[in-house]
Amino acid sequence: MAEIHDQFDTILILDFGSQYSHLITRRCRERNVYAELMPCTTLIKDINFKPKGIILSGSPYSVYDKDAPHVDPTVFKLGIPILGICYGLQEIAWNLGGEVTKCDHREYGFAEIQINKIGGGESVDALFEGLGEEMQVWMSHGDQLSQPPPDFHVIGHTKTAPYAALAHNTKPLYGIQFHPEVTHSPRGKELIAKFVLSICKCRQNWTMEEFIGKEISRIRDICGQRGRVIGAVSGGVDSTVAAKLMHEAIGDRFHAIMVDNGVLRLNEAQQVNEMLNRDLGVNLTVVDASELFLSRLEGIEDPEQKRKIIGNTFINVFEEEAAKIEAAADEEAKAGAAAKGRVEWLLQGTLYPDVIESISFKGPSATIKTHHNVGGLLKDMKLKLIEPLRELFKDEVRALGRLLSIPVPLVQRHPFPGPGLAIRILGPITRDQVKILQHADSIYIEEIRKANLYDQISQAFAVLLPVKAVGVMGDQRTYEQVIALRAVQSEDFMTADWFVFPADVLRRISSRITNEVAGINRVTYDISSKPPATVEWL
Ligand SMILES: Nc1ncnc2c1ncn2[C@@H]1O[C@H](COP(=O)(O)OP(=O)(O)OP(=O)(O)O)[C@@H](O)[C@H]1O
Ligand SMILES: O=c1[nH]c(=O)c2[nH+]cn([C@@H]3O[C@H](COP(=O)(O)O)[C@@H](O)[C@H]3O)c2[nH]1
Ligand SMILES: NC(=O)CC[C@H](N)C(=O)O
Ligand SMILES: [Mg+2]
Repeated sequence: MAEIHDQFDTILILDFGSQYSHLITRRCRERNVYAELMPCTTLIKDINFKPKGIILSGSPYSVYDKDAPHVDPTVFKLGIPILGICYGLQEIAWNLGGEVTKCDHREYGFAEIQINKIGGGESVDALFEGLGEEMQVWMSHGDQLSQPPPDFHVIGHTKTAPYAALAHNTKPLYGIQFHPEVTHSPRGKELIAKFVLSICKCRQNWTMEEFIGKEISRIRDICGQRGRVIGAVSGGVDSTVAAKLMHEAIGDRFHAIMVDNGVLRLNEAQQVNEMLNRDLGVNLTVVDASELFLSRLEGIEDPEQKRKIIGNTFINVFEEEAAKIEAAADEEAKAGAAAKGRVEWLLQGTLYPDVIESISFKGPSATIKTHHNVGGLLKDMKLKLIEPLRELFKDEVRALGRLLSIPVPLVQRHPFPGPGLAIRILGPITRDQVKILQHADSIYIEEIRKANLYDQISQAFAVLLPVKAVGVMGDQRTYEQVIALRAVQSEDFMTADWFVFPADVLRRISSRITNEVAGINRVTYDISSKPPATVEWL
């Protein structure tokens, strides 16, 4: 089965556990070159495609540590261009006979790199061509080269790092001490482009236009002439784009299922149903399982328990639906209709960040919270997985959505977590509490849209607190619950900052919520960034 790296020129990024490894991938893709991340311990013989170039990432380790990770040394014999970044540079030196030592002072933050002229002439190395004589860059290291490996020459230096950038005399091997992948290195993007385009000579064909056609034929190959697919669809961007792609590929052999778990936003099930069936022509069934979910959630306050109950109940509902689809097809066949293919596949909207997390060289990070659709899903499931968005970042998924003619408001939707309002009601969940939150949340989002702020915010929602506060309304004492408002800006939701609202918008929202939502007499605004907080409250 053809994979993406067989179809597009690919840059392989070997991850040594840096916080920024995924950013290197993004910088390549932004230049329309496909890039894929693999753990640094991957053996070259196990890589079943030929990358056009390799980038070695940074790392929290020091190359001379006893347990430091090292690259398969055959990588240097492949004859393809290699760029080492920070630890990557140190790793090249460590492998090829240079020396790395601890510096006197850790260097963290901005630095000026001077670009060296080559061979006494006016020209600079191809890696720095057109980038000027000096460049502001961002550093984060405690080690540096004290001796470059033989047959390398210096192509850039800083006040404190005489070997801040190196190139091999005859082979396409490069190393830089700074981090071009972070936005604090303003011309870093151009440098990565130089490596990927001028040195590796990659074609710039990684576009969603190219991807669509190739992916649709790949899905058709996988599913064969008759295979059928079911998919959980939430009305969120990822599952909608995946569903539309599936529909383009195999039409009615794809069955989308949305579960009303009783903790959706106001009118969500109905809106998603209309959008998918009417606007996108996708065959969607809404299953009302709100009773089942709410009864299982009764009296539960612990966040992890809420998440687990919801995750498991999703699977139960889902398996039941798959069985129903099969039974219906069997009935039709008995009545003389042409036999239908089996439901062999389960569509998942997995994105690249989920994959990166699971292949990260550092191994799985500490569990902060269990996202409902990760883990557990497949233990004794007969369905095989199909994940068309597995290699894509969220912005790529959005671009794909636009190309598939998914309406813009849907493509730009803020993410909404599968456990829904259950993780935004901080106390026990009851139908009444759900109603209060749905109402407050819909006012909040409506006012954000009216103020034309929706697209400036990455995610906004209301949270219902289990505490009561005293207020006064029409000369009467009130003793009611509190709503907290959350709005964040974020690139990838790994980190986030709170959104600065114009005061009049907040005033309007607060006034409407306290006036219109029975049971609420107070509204607060959450001014915590992630970290130390998270986006959701539970
Ligand atoms: N109410 C639901 N009914 C059916 N499937 C759901 C529901 N909620 C979540 N899912 C499934 O869980 C997956 C993960 O949810 P997640 O919120 O991460 O993605 P999304 O809803 O597709 O997109 P977004 O992140 O933009 O909300 C979805 O892609 C979908 O397959
Ligand atoms: O589908 C989901 N299932 C979940 O269980 C879940 N938990 C958090 N989120 C979303 O993930 C992003 C980061 O949220 P946190 O900072 O709270 O982890 C935010 O966009 C959250 O809305 C979830 N999405
Ligand atoms: N950012 C990095 O790759 C750091 C590499 C190594 N740990 C150092 O301190 O120099
Ligand atoms: Mg969602």
